[in-house]
Amino acid sequence: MRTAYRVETVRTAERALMDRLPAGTLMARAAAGLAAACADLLPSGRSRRVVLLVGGGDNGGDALYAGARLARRGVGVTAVLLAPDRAHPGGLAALRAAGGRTTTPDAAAAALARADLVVDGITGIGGRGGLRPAAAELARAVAAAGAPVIAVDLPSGVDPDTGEVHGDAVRAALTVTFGTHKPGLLVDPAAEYAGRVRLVDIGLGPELPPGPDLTALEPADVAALLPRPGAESDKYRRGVVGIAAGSARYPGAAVLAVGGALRGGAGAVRYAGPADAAVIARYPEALVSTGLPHRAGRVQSWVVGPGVGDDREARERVADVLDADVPVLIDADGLRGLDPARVRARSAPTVLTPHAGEAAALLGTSRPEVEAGRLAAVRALADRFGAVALLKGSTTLVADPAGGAVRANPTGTAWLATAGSGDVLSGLIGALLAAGLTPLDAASAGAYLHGLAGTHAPVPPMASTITEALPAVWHELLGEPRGR
Ligand SMILES: NC(=O)C1=CN([C@@H]2O[C@H](COP(=O)(O)OP(=O)(O)OC[C@H]3O[C@@H](n4cnc5c(N)ncnc54)[C@H](OP(=O)(O)O)[C@@H]3O)[C@@H](O)[C@H]2O)[C@@H](O)CC1
Ligand SMILES: Nc1ncnc2c1ncn2[C@@H]1O[C@H](COP(=O)(O)OP(=O)(O)O)[C@@H](O)[C@H]1O
Ligand SMILES: [K+]
Repeated sequence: MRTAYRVETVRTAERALMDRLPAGTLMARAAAGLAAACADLLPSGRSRRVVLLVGGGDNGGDALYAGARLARRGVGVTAVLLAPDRAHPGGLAALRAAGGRTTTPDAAAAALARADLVVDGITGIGGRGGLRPAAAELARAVAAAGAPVIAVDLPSGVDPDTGEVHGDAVRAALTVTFGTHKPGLLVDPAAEYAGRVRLVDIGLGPELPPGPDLTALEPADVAALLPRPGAESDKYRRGVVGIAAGSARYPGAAVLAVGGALRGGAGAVRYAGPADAAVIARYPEALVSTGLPHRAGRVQSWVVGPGVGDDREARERVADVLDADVPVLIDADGLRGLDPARVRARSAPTVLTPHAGEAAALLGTSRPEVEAGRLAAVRALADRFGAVALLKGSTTLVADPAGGAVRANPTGTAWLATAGSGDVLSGLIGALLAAGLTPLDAASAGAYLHGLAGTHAPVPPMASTITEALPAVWHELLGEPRGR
């Protein structure tokens, strides 16, 4: 599991560690890791030029010490000092002693134009509230120059704790972060500015508290969560999913959700609704009925909402499912006008899977506001509805109403933004709920599988090819021969 901690926690842990170590040790470790990452990215052979963007804090100090290491190896290093009187004195002395040069922001463009690599040390965890004008101008100059950028600890201009980006920020190919991930590195829009992320161990681990603020599942975590049938399994023990999706107008949503549930490893899928003919034509495995969901037979979870429409009949189906004493996933049309009190009053857990527009409607805010502040939005949803909230989009986030770390989904591609893709996800999570995973695990493992299937499906994927890619994803994660 990848873990991320907020700035306040990182600062406390760093202080505790620094108290036990000689002065400058942590920065030396950080700079060594940073210099190694720079060396990996620099072309070999010919004369190489690196430009350091240096702010007035320790983030700039890291850049200067790393620059000194590179200069000692024969790299041409120029430091652009944003605040010359406050640049880290030790770092500056080290750079100069190693033969590095310094310059001012007004001369930055010329240096950047010839750079093979730019090191962004403007701000790290001390940066707040969007870059100030001089720093923002430098960020724009870097973008215009086009050289690859390595961000020190964080791309300057992004909010470390929330992943929000206000105004200009530096766009990096790689971020070298120290001690632990910061939430902003794993949550869009900031995650997009960070590029790839490399974690440098500076010995902080033992000082960090057990409860991170954000986590991201890794393949082994997902493999451990995925249900596997055993000798004593039968279709009922593996979990039966009920799907109340689709309508005469939108039969496709039913087909896609049922497909997601079948490829989510359900023992059986019961479909209840008016799209029975379409479902059975595509999936003869499904058990179909046309009455209200509670008449469909026993299930261990329900998925309700995709393509049900918003007429009286649709509202009846949603209300019927909300009465069920099993975990329920509510998506799409099922989320329209959803009453938090009704969800809170349910006897079994609920999972909500809105995209940003649906989340905005549920929270009484706007879509851009949700997209700009995804972490706050997903926490607010979980809190308000007393439900596990999965916010879809560029970074899918999952929050538990009990609090604890939010999970950021590390898989996926923007190609997943295709009609019906969310219906597949809802069926998939429904199957994992029916198998007995906790709602938080079912939602985050489902998002992980779905994202990976999106990257495995032939380009451009469509919703049904995401479903078809799921077996290869299971196979890859479980590492077992097919069918075993
Ligand atoms: N502690 C440790 O053990 C270790 C820490 N390490 C490193 O230290 C970093 C933290 O250093 P830090 O605390 O000095 O803050 P930092 O990120 O350099 O930012 C402060 C500077 O930015 C400026 N500034 C702020 N906001 C701004 C804005 N919006 N727009 C423009 N400028 C802005 C601010 O200006 P001021 O507000 O003072 O005028 C000040 O000059 C951390 O990320 C890691 O890289 C590693 O060496 C490992 C060990
Ligand atoms: N920019 C993006 N990057 C990665 N994944 C995305 C992006 N936009 C949407 N997705 C994913 O695509 C799926 C779309 O689901 P949804 O919005 O419910 O579509 P639909 O209702 O048409 O099925 C979700 O899994 C979502 O996380
Ligand atoms: K930085």
